[in-house]
Amino acid sequence: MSYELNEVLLSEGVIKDRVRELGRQISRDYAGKELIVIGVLKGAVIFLSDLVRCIDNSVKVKIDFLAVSSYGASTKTSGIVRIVKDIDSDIKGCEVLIVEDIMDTGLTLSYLYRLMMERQPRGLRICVLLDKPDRHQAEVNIDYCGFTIPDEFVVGYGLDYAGLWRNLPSIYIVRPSM
Ligand SMILES: O=P(O)(O)OC[C@H]1O[C@H](OP(=O)(O)OP(=O)(O)O)[C@H](O)[C@@H]1O
Ligand code: HPA
Repeated sequence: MSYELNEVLLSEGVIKDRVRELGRQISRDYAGKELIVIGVLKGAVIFLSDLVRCIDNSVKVKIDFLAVSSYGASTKTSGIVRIVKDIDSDIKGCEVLIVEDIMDTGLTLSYLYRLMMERQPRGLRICVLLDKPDRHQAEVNIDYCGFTIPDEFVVGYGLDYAGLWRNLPSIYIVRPSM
């Protein structure tokens, strides 16, 4: 089955405003502290790079990345979350913020939350750009959420279908082509 781009769900401007608000909120919450921001590759890379530039220098920010994969070239999760690359930092005793592009079934974030908690950070929070509550299969507490979205497969602003469309500055719905 092939998929095609449909309507814009979130425009570039709407995303920019919301990311700025999230950055302000995170700056207030972590003022005076050091914070390790962990981006989940590849989907979160664009969101993370905009978000960290909206966190002011009252917070001492460090950035690390891990990579997971569960969707491959499909719009359905395989249900198996695979760590492709782990973080380089030792997070024991540190304030940590996981930054993700989307919580869909929640399988990725619930797995990552448990994995990171085993490493005994001082605090662990989660920031997602998009949340699709209708699709949750696993629950995990989201501390910072950009937008709640309907049950549609979306691409753009880092999100892909089969590796494509991550570069689009807005977020679009994709559907099977007729
Ligand atoms: O809540 P879930 O159903 O687990 O889905 C969310 C995850 O799926 C996507 O990752 P993907 O495996 O496609 O890798 P990618 O980030 O490299 O696109 C997305 O970036 C999230 O990490
Ligand atoms: O809607 C989505 N778009 C892109 N990647 C995803 N991974 C989970 N859900 C999605």
